[in-house]
Amino acid sequence: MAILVTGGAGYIGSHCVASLLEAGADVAVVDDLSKGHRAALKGGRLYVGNVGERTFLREVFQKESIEAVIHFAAYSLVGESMDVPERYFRNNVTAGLSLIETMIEFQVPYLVFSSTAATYGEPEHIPIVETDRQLPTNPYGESKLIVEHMLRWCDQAHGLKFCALRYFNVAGAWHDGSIGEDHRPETHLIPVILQVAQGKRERLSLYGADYPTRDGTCVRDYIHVEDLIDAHLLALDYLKQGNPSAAFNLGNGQGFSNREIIEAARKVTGHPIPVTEAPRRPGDPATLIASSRKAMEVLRWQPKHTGVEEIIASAWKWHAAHPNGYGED
Ligand SMILES: NC(=O)c1ccc[n+]([C@@H]2O[C@H](COP(=O)([O-])OP(=O)(O)OC[C@H]3O[C@@H](n4cnc5c(N)ncnc54)[C@H](O)[C@@H]3O)[C@@H](O)[C@H]2O)c1
Ligand SMILES: O=c1ccn([C@@H]2O[C@H](COP(=O)(O)OP(=O)(O)O[C@H]3O[C@H](CO)[C@@H](O)[C@H](O)[C@H]3O)[C@@H](O)[C@H]2O)c(=O)[nH]1
Repeated sequence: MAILVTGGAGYIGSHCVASLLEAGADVAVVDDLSKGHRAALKGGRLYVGNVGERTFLREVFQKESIEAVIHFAAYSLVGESMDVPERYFRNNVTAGLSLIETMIEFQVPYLVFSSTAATYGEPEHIPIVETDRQLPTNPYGESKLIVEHMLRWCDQAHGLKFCALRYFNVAGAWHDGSIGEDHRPETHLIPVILQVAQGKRERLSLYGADYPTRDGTCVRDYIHVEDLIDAHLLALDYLKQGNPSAAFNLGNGQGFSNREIIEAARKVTGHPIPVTEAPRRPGDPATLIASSRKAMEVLRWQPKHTGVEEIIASAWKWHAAHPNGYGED
């Protein structure tokens, strides 16, 4: 039986494929390569196509004997989602529904879903717990929340069991530096800073210095991609053991301001990282910090790379070894 990884050629998905292969799993991947890279795949059978196309997806489910799906395929840029929300509803909600329908049709019982801290919007309190109000401040978060809701109803009607894993800010790379983050264009804070350190950008635009935080810049909770993936494997086991559907936050429980991340990156890279203060980026909440206690207690998840300098150093190892990312592909 195979595990199907959608979006497996992307940043987080490729780390999941690598971990599953290391664990001895049989892996099939669906990715339309709109954002991903063939070279990011350490193995598995790749089907190039769009999760939103039912005919294509049915063919994959007919060829493969799939026991569970880990669904990463989505668009995930907060800023872009504010400008073109329809793109997010099409690719995240409609394509998500196509996957859910296909799973129901082929009676595949387990789904691990990439959800996000962005489903909470401006938090009611810090740290955020899973039962807190979910009121997204951007269409990206809304699109993920809609999928969570669809899953809840489809569980009730069809017994489709799922874990919605609400990631906070994911960073870092595979331990040997062989795979890592290569988004085009890159918009995430840590890789953008590292591109400045590499000399690929002159300076960092710091979006907003007037937030109600300790130094005026947004505060985020960074989680290492390998720790994040550990939680996916544990979530799969949890579902296979017959447990009920559930949502879990995945973060380190510690907030770092954008300025603190820049300072940490200066230390790690030895580069001055010039910064220009720029207006706020629409849709950004001021502070997002997770309580991941539930994942620790229920899934017995324990993050191993909790230091922010360690996380940045891990990303830097990949960037320094791959100045052009995955190159042309
Ligand atoms: N990076 C983060 O900090 C973060 C935080 C919270 C949640 N997430 C979620 O994690 C998941 C993975 O994020 P990532 O950073 O690896 O993104 P990514 O863009 O690197 O990977 C997504 C992959 O999915 C593929 N894809 C997109 N739409 C598709 C479709 N309709 N059909 C087939 N393939 C499709 C892309 O080609 C890409 O390879 C996303 O669902 C994202 O919303 C990411
Ligand atoms: O060039 C840049 C890039 C980012 N930022 C700021 O850095 C912070 C972090 O931004 P980014 O790295 O883009 O992450 P988020 O917007 O926090 O979103 C990430 O983290 C969310 C969960 O917290 C996920 O839902 C998203 O998928 C994922 O992209 C924000 O304040 C940005 O405004 C800058 O100031 N300059």
